[in-house]
Amino acid sequence: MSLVRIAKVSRWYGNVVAVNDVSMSIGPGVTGLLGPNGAGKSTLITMMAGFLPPSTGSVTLDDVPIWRNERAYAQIGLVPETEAVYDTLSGADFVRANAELHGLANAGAAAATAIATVAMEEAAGRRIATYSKGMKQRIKMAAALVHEPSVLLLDEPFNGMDPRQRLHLMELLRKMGAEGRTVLFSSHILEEVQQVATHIEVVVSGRHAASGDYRAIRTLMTDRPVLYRMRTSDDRRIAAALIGDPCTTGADLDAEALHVQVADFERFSKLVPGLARELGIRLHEVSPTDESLESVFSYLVGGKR
Ligand SMILES: Nc1ncnc2c1ncn2[C@@H]1O[C@H](COP(=O)(O)OP(=O)(O)OP(=O)(O)O)[C@@H](O)[C@H]1O
Repeated sequence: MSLVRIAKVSRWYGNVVAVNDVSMSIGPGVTGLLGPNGAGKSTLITMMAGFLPPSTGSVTLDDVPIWRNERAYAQIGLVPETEAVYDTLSGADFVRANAELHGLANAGAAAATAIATVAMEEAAGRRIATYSKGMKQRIKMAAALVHEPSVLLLDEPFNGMDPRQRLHLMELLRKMGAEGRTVLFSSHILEEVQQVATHIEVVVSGRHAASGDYRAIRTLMTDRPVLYRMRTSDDRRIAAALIGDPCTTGADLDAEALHVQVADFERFSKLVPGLARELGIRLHEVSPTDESLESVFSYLVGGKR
């Protein structure tokens, strides 16, 4: 069993604190590392892959520090976010080169197996420059799998993929997890993580914000007041009616719109159409204003403080 443990880890680049006192353990199965852009996901993954030492704290594989530990490297595969693969090589040559870098005795056979795992046999002879984004992602995955690592780390693997490629990769990750590998992938989209990860770790602004399964995270994200922006034919009257209902906790009216603080979304969504009809008010716009990922994530962090 491969357990990656991050204990009280901080990592800074000059004055920038990218990871701030994070602790988490990643075991077998598929874990999603969720967080908005700049949250520190890549930095965490790079440290787990042994390409970057923590500034403080420890990053270990089965209790042995990963940094500069060849035995750990032999057990870890990384699929980086960058698209910078050697375009002029064929997929097969690229994967084989990785097998050779790992010092595998039978690099050719290992490369063929890895290429078959990601179903890239047909295109393997072609130059990588001719591949689609999804194919590039798959060949990077084959390169990461060539030494049969027990830990597979993927940085934003679904970025830029079309739905079919996405499903294919999800299937592959599930399979890897079911085989008992420790699989961790990063993403900034909760729904994407939910479809494939059984466990989720959330990071925001370099800090560990939450951890659990999809339902636990979703509940944390939805059990919070949401600010709605409304434009209607009579903002003042509908504001007065809404404020009298327990599903709202406040309302602000400015020259442009009505901003309603909603505590109970379900009740609010049922209430508004009926109220508008009853009062003869036309609804031009009803939309959440703070549904952006960053604000949802900030809420999670705020809630933890
Ligand atoms: N080499 C570096 N030098 C300076 N700052 C860096 C460096 N790498 C990352 N950072 C900063 O550290 C913070 C975390 O970055 P990181 O790339 O780990 O986040 P992320 O969650 O992976 O985001 P993204 O999804 O955008 O890649 C950011 O503020 C980023 O600007």
